[in-house]
Amino acid sequence: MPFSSFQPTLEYAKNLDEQDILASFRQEFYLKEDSIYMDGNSLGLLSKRAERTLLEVVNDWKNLGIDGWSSGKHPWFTLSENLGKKLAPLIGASAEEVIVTGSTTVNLHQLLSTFYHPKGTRTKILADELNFPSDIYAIQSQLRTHGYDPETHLIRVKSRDGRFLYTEDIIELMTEDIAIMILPTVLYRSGQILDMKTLTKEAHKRGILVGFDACHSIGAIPHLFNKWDIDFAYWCNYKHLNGGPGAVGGLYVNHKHLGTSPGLAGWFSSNKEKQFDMEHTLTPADTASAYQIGTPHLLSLAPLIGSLEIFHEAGIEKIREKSVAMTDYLIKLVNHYLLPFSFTMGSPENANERGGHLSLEHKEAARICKSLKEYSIIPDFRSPNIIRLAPVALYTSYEEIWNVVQTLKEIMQKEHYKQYKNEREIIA
Ligand SMILES: Cc1ncc(COP(=O)(O)O)c(C=O)c1O
Ligand SMILES: Nc1c(O)cccc1C(=O)C[C@H](N)C(=O)O
Repeated sequence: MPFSSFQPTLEYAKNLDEQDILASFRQEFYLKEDSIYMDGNSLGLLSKRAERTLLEVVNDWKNLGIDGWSSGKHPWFTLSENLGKKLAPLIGASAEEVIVTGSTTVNLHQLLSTFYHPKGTRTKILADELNFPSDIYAIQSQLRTHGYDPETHLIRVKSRDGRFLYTEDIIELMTEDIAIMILPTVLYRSGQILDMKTLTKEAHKRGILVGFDACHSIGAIPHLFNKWDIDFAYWCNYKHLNGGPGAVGGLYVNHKHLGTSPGLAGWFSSNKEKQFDMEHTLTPADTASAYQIGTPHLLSLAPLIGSLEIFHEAGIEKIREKSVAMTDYLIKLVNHYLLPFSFTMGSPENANERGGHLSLEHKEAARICKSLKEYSIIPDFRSPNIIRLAPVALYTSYEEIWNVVQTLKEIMQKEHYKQYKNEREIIA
């Protein structure tokens, strides 16, 4: 990068903003004046383009009624496939391998219903103890459906430090009784990126299928799912992809598995030519389209049309480059200004192992987050001691990052956080 070496000054932050080649995308988003949004890793902000495409779909409904399925600006019948095609480059897949459908958890159920076929002694599922609870609940319920006890059949890789997973610890648990391994691409708390390529290679050597939850990486880092030979993946589109609350999610199935009968079938699993024949024998699509179940939630798909346009224009490589520069910068500011206040960095130091957010640990984290909100800075809190901060490449400025750290310093110096209880809200 053409920047001079780090200085902890506001002037330096402004200088970084001036040199930022993605800076113009900021004006595409609805940002609240006098407020700094650092929670795009949980729910991304609305862009004007996402709003526009949502209104276009509403308009087609208004003007065309049922004909919106086949005509109008974004014909509904093929919208999930079209969005899959637009999303495919973000994960290093081909169009036929991706479909925008369901939600993270529903898609995991679909993929396990499709690919988890316990045979002989190969009956267990390998996951990790840092995984998001919804994935674990889904795996446990799938095991129960197959008549297995999750206590014995869900194997969870332990974390040595409560923050990170170590590749060798995961490989050690890839034993002959494991049928499928389900891991996150990026851990939701620490932001650690797992070594997907090595893990997939090692699992395949041992006859284990590999599925990844890409919720915290999609739209933040580039992926090469196809090249790494990952069997399947699933994610939500409401975080870094800014698809809106409850946005329809996505799934990827490697081309070598296309044609596998969907475990959870419905009429949208159908080959599109045949769907309206209304036969009682399903002819599934020969693409990832087969893993849809029912009618797409059009109004929760529509914002993604506009949102993905922005990703194509900005380019995921450039987004990643800026994201790394911003998390590096935030770490440097934390080290400069906040070390006297007992904060610990809970994210990887090495930028190549770090996703789009940082996890700042403090024993007073819950009330520090409440205090930040009082100062109009939006972080999120993850129990018991994590302040998650996501500088988002498309809409966060370096000056805002500088201001976040100055505010944290003030909150700690003035002990502003002490007026709140150190416990989480209902929605943390
Ligand atoms: C890693 C991960 N998996 C699963 C989920 C749950 O996804 P959903 O509610 O979209 O099914 C989330 C977030 O909510 C998540 O961060
Ligand atoms: N999906 C969420 C929701 O409906 C409400 C509040 C937060 C969320 C989230 O996505 C949380 C997120 N998965 C996390 O990483 O913690």
